[in-house]
Amino acid sequence: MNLRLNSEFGTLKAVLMHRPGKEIDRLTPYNKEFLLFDDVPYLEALQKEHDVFSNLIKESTGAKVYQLRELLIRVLYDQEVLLKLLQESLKRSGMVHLAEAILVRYSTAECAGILTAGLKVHELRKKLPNLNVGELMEYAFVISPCPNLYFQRDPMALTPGGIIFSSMRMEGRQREADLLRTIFENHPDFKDNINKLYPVLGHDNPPSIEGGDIIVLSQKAVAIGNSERTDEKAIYHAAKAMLAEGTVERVYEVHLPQKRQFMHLDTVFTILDENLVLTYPDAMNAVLQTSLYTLKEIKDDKVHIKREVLKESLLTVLEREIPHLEILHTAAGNPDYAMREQWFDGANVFAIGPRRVISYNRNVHTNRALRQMGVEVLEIPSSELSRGLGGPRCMTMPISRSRV
Ligand SMILES: NC(=O)NCCC[C@H](N)C(=O)O
Repeated sequence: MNLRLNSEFGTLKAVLMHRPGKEIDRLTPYNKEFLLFDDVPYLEALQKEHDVFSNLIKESTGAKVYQLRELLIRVLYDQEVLLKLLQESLKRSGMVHLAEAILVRYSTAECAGILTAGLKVHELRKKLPNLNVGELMEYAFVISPCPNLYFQRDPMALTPGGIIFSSMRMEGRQREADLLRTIFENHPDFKDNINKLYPVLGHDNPPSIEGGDIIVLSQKAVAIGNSERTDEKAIYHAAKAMLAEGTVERVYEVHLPQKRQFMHLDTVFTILDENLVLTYPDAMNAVLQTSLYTLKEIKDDKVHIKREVLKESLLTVLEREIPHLEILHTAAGNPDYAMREQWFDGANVFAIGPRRVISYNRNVHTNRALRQMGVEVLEIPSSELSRGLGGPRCMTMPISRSRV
């Protein structure tokens, strides 16, 4: 499998998803903000909605839907891999020394559960009665949970030149990137097909970048949001790696307002066909600063890139990159409905093929506008899924699409 993508809309052939599990039940009214949720979802209902979503993808495209849990268990059979991941996961609580004791007392599948749903002191005590955790309270996490794991878009990204493994900004999500990197670097379906672009070798604590900020405009151009989650330095290094690789020739840095509803570039726009973009009204003009990275030269193995600040809107950039561009506004541009539907990721539909999208059923005005434009819209229930503030694109990590 060639782990590169040259479009956002080529017919889907394989996608990675995560069926939400016990990690969701770790959310409480007191930790939900830290864990980046706007509410406390009802797990069973959330799972049902997610199952509708993954089944719809299978039925409508025939694509292979990989489940993160299965991939994780497969790579954790390697005890060295498991030990390393447990050690990394225990760092935040200062309990790295417990890694081996956990490894020998829990099965591989249980370890996969712990690594996604977290582990509390009192739970571990059942297996280790003499556990000494110093100052940690009984209900504290020894390993923190990953309730945002069903937003598979963010811990990595595939580009025309290779893979970017995220370095996630918010503490509540940082472990997710370790899980994904471990899977892709060790699973037999993927490990020999990786061209890793980021993090750059030698970065211990890489600047933050998240998959939701990375949008493939074409085989030769990629846009990256400079946002609440992705910073300038990370964009510079990712752009340098992509330009050095040679497939991508232009990387655009797009400045976003630092607001929760615009947390990633894919909350602002998505690409549905070679000439059709869905966007929140005005976002295209409101983006005041865009920079363009291009390759200057490669001399004596050193890569030199150029950054130009463009005094143009995102719209102008897209018009240059996408010939005969048509723009469709969420809720057909009605400001009241667009605002409401933006909160529930109206622009964040998942393209499963050219002009074929999966969208939340609650975004009725946007779905109507899409249909009027000739787009096939498949709807999924969204009462619980939307409580984490991410849409269908956010919940999917396409790993193979037909080339366009
Ligand atoms: N690409 C996206 O916009 N992902 C949505 C992530 C939602 C998650 N609760 C977060 O705040 O990170």
